[in-house]
Amino acid sequence: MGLELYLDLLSQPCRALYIFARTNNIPFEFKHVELMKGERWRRGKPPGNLPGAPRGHRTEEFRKVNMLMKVPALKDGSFTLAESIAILLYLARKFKTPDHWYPSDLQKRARVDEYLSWQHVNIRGKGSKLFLTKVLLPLLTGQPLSPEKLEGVTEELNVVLKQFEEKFLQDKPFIVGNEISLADLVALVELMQPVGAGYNLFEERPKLAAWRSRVEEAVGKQLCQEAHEGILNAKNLTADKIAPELLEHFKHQLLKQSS
Ligand SMILES: N[C@@H](CCC(=O)N[C@@H](CS)C(=O)NCC(=O)O)C(=O)O
Repeated sequence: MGLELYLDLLSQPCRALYIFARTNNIPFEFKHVELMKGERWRRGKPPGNLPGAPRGHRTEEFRKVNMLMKVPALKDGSFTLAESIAILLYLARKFKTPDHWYPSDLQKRARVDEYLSWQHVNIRGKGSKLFLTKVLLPLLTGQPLSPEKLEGVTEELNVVLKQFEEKFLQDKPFIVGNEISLADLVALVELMQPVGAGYNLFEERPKLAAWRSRVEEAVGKQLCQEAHEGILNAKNLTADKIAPELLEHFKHQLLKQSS
């Protein structure tokens, strides 16, 4: 059995893996796990029970691949792996991808590690919060989002964007220097999440916009577009597209975040 990647491209870490595998010609089977389907399958009522139709992430079947029931996940023969960063590194090592992705140079590699360690609760945390608040909160409450709430989450994101520019990007073409690394790819997919919610953070940030173009060029603009098509349509999401128990899950998450 070949390499399988369990993905939903609405998810930022899944897009990082997808782009990384495709741009490096890593052969894999795309196993579509549909986040918005939630637990419907576990209750035995999949909408349109077609063979090969994508399944939700809370099924017993997916639990066998990742007991945390989160995407992305990898299966390579009988070996399974969760966590996008671990999976990216596994693929980089197994397929010996070009050195610039995860440089063998001690200090360059440390720069990649530094960004990957920082980004999780900062760029990812604040970008996801804006996305969930702007796209999902109005669906959960049936009320338009209050300008104060939106301003609050946008401000939190703006703080980390400034840190990203000043500490990590500085005046370099890429985070590590002249070549793209895993850090840039992970950063790009996360920054596209707020864009999918309608906050085009690149508009007033020329340095970030130029960096985005370089990253897209390095991996292929068309591939980037394809990977981001779903999230760039997320603004049009309606409550009936999301499993009720997932809406409930998100509600708790959002309430926790704002407390
Ligand atoms: N730290 C994990 C995060 C994985 C994660 O949170 N995945 C989200 C999608 S972006 C998910 O599967 N959420 C489903 C859930 O929490 O029920 C990684 O980097 O892979």
